[in-house]
Amino acid sequence: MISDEKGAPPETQEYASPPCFMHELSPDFQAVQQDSWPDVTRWRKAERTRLIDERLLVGAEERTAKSERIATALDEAIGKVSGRLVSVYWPFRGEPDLRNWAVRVIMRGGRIALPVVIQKAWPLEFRVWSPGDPLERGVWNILVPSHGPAVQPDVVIAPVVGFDEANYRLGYGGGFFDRTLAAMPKRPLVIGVGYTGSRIRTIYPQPHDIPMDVIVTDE
Ligand SMILES: Nc1nc2c(c(=O)[nH]1)N(C=O)[C@@H](CNc1ccc(C(=O)N[C@@H](CCC(=O)O)C(=O)O)cc1)CN2
Ligand SMILES: Nc1ncnc2c1ncn2[C@@H]1O[C@H](COP(=O)(O)OP(=O)(O)OP(=O)(O)O)[C@@H](O)[C@H]1O
Repeated sequence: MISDEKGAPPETQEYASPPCFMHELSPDFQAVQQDSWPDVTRWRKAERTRLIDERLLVGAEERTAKSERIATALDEAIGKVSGRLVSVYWPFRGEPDLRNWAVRVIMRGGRIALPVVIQKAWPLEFRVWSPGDPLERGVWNILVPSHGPAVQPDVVIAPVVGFDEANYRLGYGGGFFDRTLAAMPKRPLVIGVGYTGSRIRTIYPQPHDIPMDVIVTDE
């Protein structure tokens, strides 16, 4: 597990900061690094394909074992779940399977939510789910709870395609988690989960990328 090194409890940190007007005072001021976005986009696309293909080579048994190790490390990262709302995900494309862990969270007095894609280029919504609640296929055929109001999780678990040394997450390229976190009124504890093999040196973070508080892996 890579822990947060920023010091302050993640749930009390804020995203919002005032816009930077330095460029108006000094015309040659460059607020962000100069990796060009088209280059980064192309690189990310290739990197996603490589990492997903590699992940799909992991056999079912090994995936189960790795998922259980991630579940144990998640308990350590989150601590008490009683009374908290934790967003997990319905796994696809070889993602760690945390569904058994989610059921254990409910048995320990927590609640589970799942993300719902409302439309492309739009923040995700979260809906509460318990075993037995009906699921339906949403956008990209992902199973999502059929009914229920949108809720605000206390803890958001985001599966990673890749992650880097600064806790930045590479996802499937929809920008969903970044948009969702940027729009949330109160910052949740944000945990990226993935396999050790998904570690990369950098994702070339861009201004819209929001780092995870913690990345939890199987090692
Ligand atoms: N299990 C799970 N559920 C999740 C996520 C996740 O990462 N894992 N999400 C986390 O965000 C959201 C779904 N995000 C997704 C983003 C892109 C694609 C996808 O297949 N995209 C196409 C390209 C589409 C395009 O570029 O227009 C593709 O890869 O072929 C799928 C899911 C919500 N639910
Ligand atoms: N807060 C935001 N507001 C507007 N656009 C955003 C925001 N966050 C991300 N985007 C856009 O979403 C697109 C995809 O971003 P990125 O490559 O970071 O996706 P990702 O984090 O890998 O995907 P996902 O979160 O869906 O798994 C980019 O074009 C980016 O500019």
